[in-house]
Amino acid sequence: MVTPDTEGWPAQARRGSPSAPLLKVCGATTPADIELLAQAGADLVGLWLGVPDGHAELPLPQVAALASAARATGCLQPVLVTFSADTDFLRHVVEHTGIRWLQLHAYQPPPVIKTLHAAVPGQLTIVKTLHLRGGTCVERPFTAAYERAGTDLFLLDTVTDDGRVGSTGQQLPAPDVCALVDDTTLPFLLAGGISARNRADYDSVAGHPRFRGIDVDTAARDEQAEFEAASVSDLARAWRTARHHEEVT
Ligand SMILES: O=C(O)c1ccccc1N[C@@H]1O[C@H](COP(=O)(O)O)[C@@H](O)[C@H]1O
Repeated sequence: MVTPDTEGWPAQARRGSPSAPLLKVCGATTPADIELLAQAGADLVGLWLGVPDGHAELPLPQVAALASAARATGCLQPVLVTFSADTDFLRHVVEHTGIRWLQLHAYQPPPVIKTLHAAVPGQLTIVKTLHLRGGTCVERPFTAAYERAGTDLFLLDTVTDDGRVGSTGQQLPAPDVCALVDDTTLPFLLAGGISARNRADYDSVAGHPRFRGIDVDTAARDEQAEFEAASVSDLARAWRTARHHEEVT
């Protein structure tokens, strides 16, 4: 298992304050997306594989190419975002693409995490999404098992009333976030309708000692659902993420 505070952390975050939160932007599909996100101040970029019918789903060769392009920027770490629980498949993807961050965004059970760490020892940072609906975390009975399995970070995101996960654009109430993370011991990322404008709603979350950053889809895009550099750099500045001080475009 990688300790997220040090190894496996994007270089620019290690160079700055070790507690500087990270900005992850999800769903890149082209080299131009990678370039825009790197220029605009993102730290992590989500690449989708194993998200059936997802609007940013990519074939494996394209994931490998974009992961390589992200690393080549020197400031952007690729994250594989997946609903898959097939550990053989995920190990193959890791080996083929060189991606070291995995975001398990569905309801993959704890043994998936244990198996992946055993398959690629000491190299993976595994992010497990915890889904909240109406103040209740669907995975709450299993958070301790996820920790024992070697999860490196939790990611808190919304599940809608009709069961949709990912890119909901729906905010989580800060008290619900704090209550859940205080029942766990791991560092965490925050998702769910995060924008530059709603940073003020999350003082308690951003001030939490285990807060490690934000994960954004909707608010990083324009009305045509294309990434927008100004929105990404606004996010970096509003949330004072690791590269907010840079002259980002
Ligand atoms: O964006 C999606 O549709 C998606 C699909 C499958 C897995 C993850 C996905 N995105 C995640 O959605 C949240 C942020 O969404 P938003 O800012 O509320 O629109 C984030 O965790 C992304 O990784």
